[in-house]
Amino acid sequence: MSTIDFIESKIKSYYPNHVEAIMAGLKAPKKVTFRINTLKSSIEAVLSTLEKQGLMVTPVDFSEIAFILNEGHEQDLQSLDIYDQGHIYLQSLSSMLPPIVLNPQKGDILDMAAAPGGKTTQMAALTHGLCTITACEQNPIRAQKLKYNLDKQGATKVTVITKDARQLDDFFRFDHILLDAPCSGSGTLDLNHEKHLQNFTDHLIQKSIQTQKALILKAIELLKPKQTMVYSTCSILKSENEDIVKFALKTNKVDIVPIDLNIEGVLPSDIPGVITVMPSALYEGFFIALLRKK
Ligand SMILES: C[S@@+](CC[C@H](N)C(=O)[O-])C[C@H]1O[C@@H](n2cnc3c(N)ncnc32)[C@H](O)[C@@H]1O
Repeated sequence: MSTIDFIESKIKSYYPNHVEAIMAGLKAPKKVTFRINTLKSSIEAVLSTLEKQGLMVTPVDFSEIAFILNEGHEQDLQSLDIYDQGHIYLQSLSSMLPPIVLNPQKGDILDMAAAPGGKTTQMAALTHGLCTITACEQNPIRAQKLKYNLDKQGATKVTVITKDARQLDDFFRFDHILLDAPCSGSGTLDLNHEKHLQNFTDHLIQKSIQTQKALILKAIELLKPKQTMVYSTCSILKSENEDIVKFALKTNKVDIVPIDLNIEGVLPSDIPGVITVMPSALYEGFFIALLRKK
């Protein structure tokens, strides 16, 4: 079976009525999207710079700092001084959703699987430095990239821990936890480049599931009672999404909090209140669940 056939069979098993739409979404060339970093600049200043460069953008409903580049490529933004200075951060729209759903206001945040730091820096900007953030990353090379991005984006109140989050000390307690879990990446596959798909195997999916289960149990332990955590993946496979949330609910230590966010193009779910974003030209396939500890 070719990798594309394997992907299609997986999608068919979970979304028999959406196979064509999902496959088309995974093939669609992605729009360039970015976030304005309010730790370093302002919306007005960045929009004015872009306009002077002839780069037209469209705002996004769910966040005033998120924009779509109307025409052009990532390099058009990467070649600008405001990119080098960390005033903008290239980020997929789907990837901006978990911090928005978590909506931390004050206290201590744990970002359990943090590199390269798109969501860590977003949370630093969203909280205007009012929260302390602990960013954990297992892979030392990716942890370096995380530190580089934190520095570039001016996210100063972040402590990086280079460690397997499963080994975090149970003594810690956090007010907000983001578990943006390692996953198969099934929502971000580019079906136009078959040779880049070779890593997408059943072995990867099974390995991801084992890690996701261990990480979500750890997150539940580290979360303070009555506080919330987000579980997210860039996968659209229910075995890495709903099944992991059901596994967490079975501990009887957390409840689902329905997500109040209007996103066009979502896939049906058997858990009310979670969101599975359908892959498209604008969005990567993504899963988000909000949980509250009892
Ligand atoms: C989906 S990526 C995170 C993306 C990141 N949240 C962002 O927005 O930029 C998952 C990350 O988890 C890391 N990871 C995998 N297993 C881990 C573990 N057991 N503990 C901590 N980090 C882990 C991977 O190296 C990878 O960098």
